[in-house]
Amino acid sequence: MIKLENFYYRYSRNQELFRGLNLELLPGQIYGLLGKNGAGKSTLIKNIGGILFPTTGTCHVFGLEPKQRQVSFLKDIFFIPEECYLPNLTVKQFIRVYAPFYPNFDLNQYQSYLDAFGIEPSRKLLSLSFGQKKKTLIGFALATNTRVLILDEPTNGLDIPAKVVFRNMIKDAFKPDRLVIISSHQVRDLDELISALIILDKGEVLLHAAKDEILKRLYFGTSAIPLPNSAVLYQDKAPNGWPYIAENTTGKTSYLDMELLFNALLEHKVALQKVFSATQKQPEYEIN
Ligand SMILES: Nc1ncnc2c1ncn2[C@@H]1O[C@H](COP(=O)(O)OP(=O)(O)OP(=O)(O)O)[C@@H](O)[C@H]1O
Repeated sequence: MIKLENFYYRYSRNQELFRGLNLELLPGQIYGLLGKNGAGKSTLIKNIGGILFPTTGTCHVFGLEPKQRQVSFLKDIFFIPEECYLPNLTVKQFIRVYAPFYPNFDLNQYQSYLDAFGIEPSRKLLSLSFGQKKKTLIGFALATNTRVLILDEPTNGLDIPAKVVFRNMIKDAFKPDRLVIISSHQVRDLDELISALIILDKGEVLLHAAKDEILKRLYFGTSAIPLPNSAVLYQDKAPNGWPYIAENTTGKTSYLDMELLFNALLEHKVALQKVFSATQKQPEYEIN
């Protein structure tokens, strides 16, 4: 559904961010996109969304080039950037102007999202708080029923109850022919939501794997005392003991600690990637 081949991107001549990236994203997945500040997450998703264009190499979405901005591409993708700039319209007027661009837009669905978030359709967009604007756009994005949905830091600014509503909305609206990319630093907000993970560092993909595959390969546990380094791939001190990652040799399923995995990959990239080397190039996916 999304394919980047030999993808290079640079903002200036001496700052090459992506250097020959190859990445294929499949329908039926909710991808969590993680990376430190400046890793290239926004740049990558802006290229997918047709806001930035590859320096060289290609980026295709549904077999189309986002940079061509064809109607068949635009009607089937919705991108919510981290910073949203909204027009001086009421929610109702916004729907009237923008919904016609999306043939599968469902007004009843949007009304139910607005109700769930407690937003009145008569409200002026510019009078809404940052979090309320986000809620209004997230609801609109889901109601467009586009095949590709890209959300950059969607839970930033959402209050605690809204984060729960958000997770449920994404899960309920998701269909096997769709693909969602959520770029976020709020890893706890992605728990129970994502089905695959992409971890970026300096324009390089450190990990691209389905959640099931990660848990098949790795075991996440917590020990009361530090374990010998030979027994674990990574461990760290936490208030409740020593969370660790080990190779999953027993086949038991553990709870994926994305924060721990992220830190482990940044510190012990080679050891972790070795465990995945058989699946890194061709991730195995299970469609729920
Ligand atoms: N418009 C721009 N002009 C020049 N350099 C840029 C521009 N936008 C981003 N960069 C640089 O490109 C690199 C990647 O930025 P990007 O915004 O893609 O990272 P990110 O992973 O989304 O970061 P964050 O988590 O902080 O949002 C950074 O070094 C950043 O300084």
